Amino acid sequence: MKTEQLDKLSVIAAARRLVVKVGSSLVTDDGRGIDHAAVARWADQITALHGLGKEIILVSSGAIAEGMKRLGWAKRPREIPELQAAAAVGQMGLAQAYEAAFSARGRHCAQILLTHADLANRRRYLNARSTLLTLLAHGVVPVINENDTVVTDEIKVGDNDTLGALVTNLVEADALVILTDQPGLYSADPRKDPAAELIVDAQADDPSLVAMAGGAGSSIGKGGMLTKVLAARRAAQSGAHTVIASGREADVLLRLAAGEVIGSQLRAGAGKLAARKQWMVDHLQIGGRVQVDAGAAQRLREGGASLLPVGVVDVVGEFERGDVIAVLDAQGREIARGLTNYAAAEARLIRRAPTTQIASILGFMEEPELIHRDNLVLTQP
Ligand SMILES: Nc1ncnc2c1ncn2[C@@H]1O[C@H](COP(=O)(O)OP(=O)(O)O)[C@@H](O)[C@H]1O
Ligand SMILES: N[C@@H](CCC(=O)OP(=O)(O)O)C(=O)O
Repeated sequence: MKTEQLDKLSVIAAARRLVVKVGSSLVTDDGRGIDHAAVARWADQITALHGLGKEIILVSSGAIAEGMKRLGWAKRPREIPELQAAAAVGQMGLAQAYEAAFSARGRHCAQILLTHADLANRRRYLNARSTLLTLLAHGVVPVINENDTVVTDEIKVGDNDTLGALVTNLVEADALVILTDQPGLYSADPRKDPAAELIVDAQADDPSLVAMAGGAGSSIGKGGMLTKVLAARRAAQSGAHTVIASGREADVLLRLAAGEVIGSQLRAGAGKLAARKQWMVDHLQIGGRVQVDAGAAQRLREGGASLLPVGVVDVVGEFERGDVIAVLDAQGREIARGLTNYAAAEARLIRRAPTTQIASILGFMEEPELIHRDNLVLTQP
């Protein structure tokens, strides 16, 4: 990890498809109301990037902060319906601001409000992907936010840094740019530690980054730096680099695209998960779990093995054939995920059974494996 300035090109220079996430404090001028000048600057830059052949998806926060401003609420409410009401009011403001800014530059933008449930279901996921790719193909700028007004705990992503990473993986973007109110990731929260140093360049999966990142420094932002670091790690799994930089830096997107190193760049490694395995890893909430014995856990960790019913000691929760379920080791830690060939009720009947007995226990056999290796991804090797 380096904290000194690099002379190399920014990881954004070579990126053709970018997801740009803008935080609430930037969008709403620290809660004072939509910062139309900032929106205009981003629209200018995105229009110029289009001219360079780049595709941009915007993930914009700010609905709740703007809704609170419009409703005259000085303090962030605790009650969920109040927050959802504020989001509904504020989202109108965001849509209006982006529409006005892009149409003034001869560009179309499109509003997309997503929940985790839209991405967890394979058909809806592929549908969201096709819609986004179609919009990009038509030169439209998708503007995404979480559908805060309808989300419940079970279906929410929770913060837009994570949503930005999920969208990055969904459209296989080359890079995720997270614009925030700080110049980047520091070795500690700079609001609390004046000696904190800017991290200029690091591997996204470097475990020491998580310890540096704190929560939101203001009541306006949601996730703080931790969700940004975790988003970078998530985006890196599909091969995308992340830059965390100040959205108040002049021409930040254009300068990054020109190769200037600004803020913190968190690099993806060489490895890249296949798209379907990435989709499984990006499930934030998993209904079903199976616990396996030590032998099965070891075979899975070595890689290339399927999970057979004989290795399963316990089945937790309800799931259907084709659902994504988690595989836990004897200590209860998740080691893998995969698409199950059997529903929970069937898995309970055949757990511990050798393959040769599946048909006699159930009266049929879908497949000899509970999870075939092609449908299995290690989440903790
Ligand atoms: N290590 C860190 N480096 C930089 N900022 C940090 C760090 N840890 C915590 N923060 C806080 O994270 C805040 C940015 O997160 P947040 O308020 O959620 O912004 P946004 O609305 O842009 O998502 C900063 O204002 C800062 O106080
Ligand atoms: N979806 C919410 C934003 C949630 C969020 O993650 O906020 P932020 O930390 O400012 O990016 C809204 O529009 O208010």
